[in-house]
Amino acid sequence: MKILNVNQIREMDAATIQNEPISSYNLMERASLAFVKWYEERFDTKKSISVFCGKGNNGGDGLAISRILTGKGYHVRVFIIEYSKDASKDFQQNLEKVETLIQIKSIFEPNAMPDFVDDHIIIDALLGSGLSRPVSGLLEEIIKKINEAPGTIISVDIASGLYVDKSNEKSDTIIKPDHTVTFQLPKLAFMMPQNAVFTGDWHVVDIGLDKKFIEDSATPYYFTDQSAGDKLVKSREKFSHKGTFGHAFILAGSYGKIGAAVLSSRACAHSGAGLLTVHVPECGYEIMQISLPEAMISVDSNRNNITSFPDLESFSAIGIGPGIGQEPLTVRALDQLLEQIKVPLIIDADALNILSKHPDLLDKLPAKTILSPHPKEFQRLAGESVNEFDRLELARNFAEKYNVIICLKGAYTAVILTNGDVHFNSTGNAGMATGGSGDVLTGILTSLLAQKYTPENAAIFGVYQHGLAGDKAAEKKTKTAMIASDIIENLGW
Ligand SMILES: NC(=O)C1=CN([C@@H]2O[C@H](COP(=O)(O)OP(=O)(O)OC[C@H]3O[C@@H](n4cnc5c(N)ncnc54)[C@H](O)[C@@H]3O)[C@@H](O)[C@H]2O)[C@@H](O)CC1
Ligand SMILES: Nc1ncnc2c1ncn2[C@@H]1O[C@H](COP(=O)(O)OP(=O)(O)O)[C@@H](O)[C@H]1O
Ligand SMILES: [K+]
Repeated sequence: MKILNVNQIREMDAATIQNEPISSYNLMERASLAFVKWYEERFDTKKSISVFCGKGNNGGDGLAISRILTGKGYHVRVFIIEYSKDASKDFQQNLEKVETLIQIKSIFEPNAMPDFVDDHIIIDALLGSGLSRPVSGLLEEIIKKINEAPGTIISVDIASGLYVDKSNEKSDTIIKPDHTVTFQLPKLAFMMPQNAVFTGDWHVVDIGLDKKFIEDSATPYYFTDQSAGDKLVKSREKFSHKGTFGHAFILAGSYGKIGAAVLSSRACAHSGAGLLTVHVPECGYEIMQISLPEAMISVDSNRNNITSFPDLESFSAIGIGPGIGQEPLTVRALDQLLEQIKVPLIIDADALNILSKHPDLLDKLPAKTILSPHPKEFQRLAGESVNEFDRLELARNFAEKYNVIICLKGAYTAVILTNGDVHFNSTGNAGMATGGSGDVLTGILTSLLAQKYTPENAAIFGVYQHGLAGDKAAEKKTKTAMIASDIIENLGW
C-alpha cells in the first residue's frame, strides 16, 4: 500500500471527483458511510456520542456521520466549534441537512463545553488533512478539554492538530484519540513513534478513491500490509533439494552471549535455508551442537570471542553481529570478512556498533548489504536527529550514500532501500520488545538472502514475517509472556 503526501491526498480526492465522476458532497457521504460502518461493528447504540465539528471538510464529515448515526438509532449530540466565520461548501450543505434532524450546539468559547459522562464516545471531526498551522485560541482550548474528558475518542481521518506528513512541534496541542479511522491510505505521521499518542489504534477504511491515481502517484513511502507481504513469498518447488535453498553462514556469540547465536541460527533454520553453518567462539561449541543439531558448527580458535572465520567459498549468504562483542580481534575479523565477502550480507547488533566506531569500514560494505539497527544503534552509526521525520531522512541519505539497505527497527520497522524508498512494516507487537527478538530477525534475513531473495525483498519480507510470527506468538502466549524463542516457534509461510 502506498503512503501519499498531503498534496497528493488533495489531488487524489480531486481526481476521484473528476474521473469517477462523483460530486464532492457524495464523496463526503461515502467517506462518512465508511466511518459509520467501522463504528457500527464495534459500538452498540447504548453509548451516547458527541461529535465535535470544525468548519472544513473534516467537520463536514462529522456532520454527515452524525446524521447517519442518528438514522441508525444512536444518540448523537453535535457541537460546532466557531473558530472561524468561513465554512467549506460541503460542510454548509451537510449542516442544512442535519439542522432539521438533530439539535446542534455552536461553541464560541471554551466554557460552553458540555460535561461528559464516563461511558461516552467523542468523535473528533475538528480538523483533518487540511491542517496548515498549529492550533491556537478556541480550537486549542477545546482540544485540551476533549483530551481531559473521560470516555473513548475517535478521530475522523487524522487527529485534529496532527500534520499528515511532517513533524509537529512538541508544544503543539493535538487530540489524543483511542482510535483513528483514516480514509483510503495510512498517513506518514502514523508511522512515527513520537505520534503514537496522537493516533491510538488506527484503521484504514476504503472510500473508493481513484485507484489509477494512486497507482500513478510517485512516492518513496509504502506500507507492507498483508497483500504486499504475500506477494513476496517464493514457493518451494516439488523437485527442489537442499542445495536449492542456499547455504547460510552466521557469525554470532561471545562468552555469555551464545544465546544470541542460538536464537539467530534457529531462526535461520526455521526460515527455509537449505544448509546452515554457524561460527562461534570455542565456548559456544557444545551449546550450539545441542541447541541446534541441524546446523554445522565452525569453531573459532579463541575461547571467548570470534577472531577468525573459515573459507567463505561454500556460503551463499552471511549474517554477522548478534552477541559478538567489540574486542579488537573481532573488529579485525569483521574487517577481513568485508575484504573477502562475495555474497549477500546482513550486519546487526555488535557488528553495527563496530561500524560506528570504525567508520572506515563503512566504505568496504558490499553493495546492498542489509543493516538492521534499532534506533540507538542507528544513532551511533549516523548521528543525532531532532525528530523522527528527520531521523528517517538521515536514514534515507545514509542508505543512498553507502548503497546499503537499512531496517530501522521499531513498531513500524522502516525498510529503507538504496534508492531512498521506505517500506514501513505492518506486523509485530510490543511483546517483541524483549531481548533476542532482533537476533531472530538477523537469522531470518540471512536465511532469505541464502535462498536468493533479492536483498530488497529479503529485507521487506523478512521484517514482515518476523512481525507476523511475533503476532502469532502473542496470540498464543500473550505479549507479556512471549519471548524471542516463541517468535521462532511461530515462523512459517
Ligand atoms: N476533499 C474530499 O473530497 C474529501 C475530504 N474528506 C475530509 O476532508 C478533510 C480535509 O478537508 P479540508 O481540506 O477542508 O481540511 P480541514 O477540514 O482539515 O480544514 C481545513 C480548514 O481549516 C483551516 N485550518 C487549517 N489549520 C487550521 C488551524 N490550525 N486552526 C484553524 N483553522 C485551520 C484551513 O485554512 C481550512 O479552511 C479530510 O481530512 C477528510 O476528513 C473526506 O470527506 C473525503 C473526501
Ligand atoms: N513495540 C513493538 N512493536 C513491534 N515490533 C517491535 C516492538 N518492539 C520491538 N519490536 C521488534 O523487535 C525487534 C527488537 O530488536 P532489537 O532491539 O535488536 O532486540 P534485541 O537486541 O534484544 O535482539 C525488532 O525487530 C523490532 O522491530
Ligand atoms: K479529525
